[in-house]
Amino acid sequence: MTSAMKIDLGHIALNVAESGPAGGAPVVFAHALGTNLHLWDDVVPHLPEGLRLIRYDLRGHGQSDAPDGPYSMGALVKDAERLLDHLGVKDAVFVGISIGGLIAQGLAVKRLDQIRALVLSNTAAKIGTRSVWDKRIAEIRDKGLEAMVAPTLERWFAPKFRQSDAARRWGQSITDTPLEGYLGCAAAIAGTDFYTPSSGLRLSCLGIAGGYDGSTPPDLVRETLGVIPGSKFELMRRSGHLPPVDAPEDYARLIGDFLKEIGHVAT
Ligand SMILES: O=C(O)CC1=CCC(=O)O1
Repeated sequence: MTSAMKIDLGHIALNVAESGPAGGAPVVFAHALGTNLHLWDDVVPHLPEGLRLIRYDLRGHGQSDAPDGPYSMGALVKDAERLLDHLGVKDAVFVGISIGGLIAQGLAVKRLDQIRALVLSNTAAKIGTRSVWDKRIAEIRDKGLEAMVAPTLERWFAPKFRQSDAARRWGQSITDTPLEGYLGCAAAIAGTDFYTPSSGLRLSCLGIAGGYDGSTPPDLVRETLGVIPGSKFELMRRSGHLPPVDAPEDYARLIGDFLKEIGHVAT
């Protein structure tokens, strides 16, 4: 059973969905830009039983508050930190995809007591360049989020999957995202380079990349995992930027195997 509620953290209220036993080993999920916590809906049923699964909408996304931007990565990391403190979570495995993976790295650097291991999915220590993001922000201010749908679906999904209902639904999630939330998070990504802090991380880490990912291609994900000693890397050859959507069972299996390997869940 899943319970969903908006949690007031004082500085912001975030929408959170929890499933699994309250006493289970915690796994926290942070989604990608222009999506929401439902990104994980088809993954959750395929994960091992007994885990406490916590999904949340990033600030400016889904049902969470969308304060005026621009946001900083520090603010997004603080949101996650306060949320885990509020929920009494320590030693979690944090699964972050894309911007969620940046938040995962920032939180592990800041609060290693909260994080036991990371799954860095379709992400990097630095995603794009400031000029690329500034250009995207200017285009959205000019033409609206609608203008982002077609180019984003090309980066997100392999050509065949782009024709699916799921791809259309996730295209809709871009325009459903509050404008200030999307732009605020885009500004946070533009200002983030975690290569130096992430190279100091010493924890179990699984990297996942998609062969058709046009946003964070496999070599970029591999490069980031390369700065974290001992990390593992898995390539999902037929997936794009959002394997929780285009291959949820395979994606859940990779995460489940990793959780077993590190002893976060019984084998
Ligand atoms: O919109 C994209 O290109 C994909 C993306 C980059 C960061 C993120 O969270 O999504």
